[in-house]
Amino acid sequence: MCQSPLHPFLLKLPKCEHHIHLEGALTPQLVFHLANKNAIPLPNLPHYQSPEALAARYEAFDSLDDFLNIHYANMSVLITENDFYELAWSYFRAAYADGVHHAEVFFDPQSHTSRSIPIASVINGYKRALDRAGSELGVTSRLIMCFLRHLPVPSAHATFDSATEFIHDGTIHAVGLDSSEVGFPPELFTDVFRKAKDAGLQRTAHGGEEGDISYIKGALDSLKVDRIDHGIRLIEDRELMKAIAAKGTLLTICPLSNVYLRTTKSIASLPLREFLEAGVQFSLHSDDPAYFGGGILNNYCAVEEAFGFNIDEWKTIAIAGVQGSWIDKARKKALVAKIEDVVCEFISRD
Ligand SMILES: Nc1ncnc2[nH]cnc12
Ligand SMILES: [Zn+2]
Repeated sequence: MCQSPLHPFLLKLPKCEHHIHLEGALTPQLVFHLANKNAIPLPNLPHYQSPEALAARYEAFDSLDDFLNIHYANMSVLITENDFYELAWSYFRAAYADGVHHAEVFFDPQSHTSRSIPIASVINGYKRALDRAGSELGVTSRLIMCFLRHLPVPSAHATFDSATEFIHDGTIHAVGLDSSEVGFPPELFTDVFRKAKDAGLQRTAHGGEEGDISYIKGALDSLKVDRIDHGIRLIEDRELMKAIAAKGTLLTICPLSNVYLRTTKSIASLPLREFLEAGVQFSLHSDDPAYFGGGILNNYCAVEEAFGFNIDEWKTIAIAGVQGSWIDKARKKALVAKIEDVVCEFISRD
């Protein structure tokens, strides 16, 4: 729990999650449990001697790729449909406890199909958890299928084609683009994103995390994305910042992830005040909660401790998250009303 007097408010504030990789919710404990259950040997390295040693290794990430190497190695323990279900359900329970009302969650099919896991096992397992989150917790959700940018482009096309059934029945709502950024420009994926647009899917892409401003521009111009995941390097181009503010494109920022992966020196160095003042819409997220110091609430608290935002500023951030969500007008209206209720309740206490 953070020390801020706003902690109870931040906990209650209704949140929309837009940037969480379900595979990034795989905790060290679950890695060891599933490795044991599925008889998967873990790498013979010092940090795989225990869950505690693995967690300690996460404190020493020095780049996005350093993290991704371990992230992909850990995923090798996910085998059955039920493994994917358990993983996603554990995320939804934690998100609900953090005050999440709506979650748009990423998954990386290629990390599994490349190990001969059928895509249907992955998607059906995740879908069961999404359905349960809706019926038991009242948390609405969307599933976003990401392409791994470090793999050859034809693999992205094959993945898209293999998911046709789940695109047509509405299980997959959107596509995204993740993994190593620098050296894998968004323009490579123009055709597969065009196919996604033609199939009626929403689009987002990681950009401006480690990569420079060209990765944000390319995602907007070539991939026709509605959102940018991370986008913190937008601060380097004031003209583009103005254009993005005018268009209302949402940045899904992950403060603790940026510190863990050394894409920022500290939370206080993130350009959040500049974005707020320029009218750039952004929301705050966990990225990979099992790796980067916890879930969405920890990110809200870390930002509050660094910036001391007031209640009005938090209301602006929470409402930006609702407006940038891929939900209908009625759901948006209901979520904004919930935010206003919590704000009123907290203000009238003083
Ligand atoms: N922060 C991140 N950037 C790119 N790809 C990712 N996959 C999981 N986390 C990621
Ligand atoms: Zn991410």
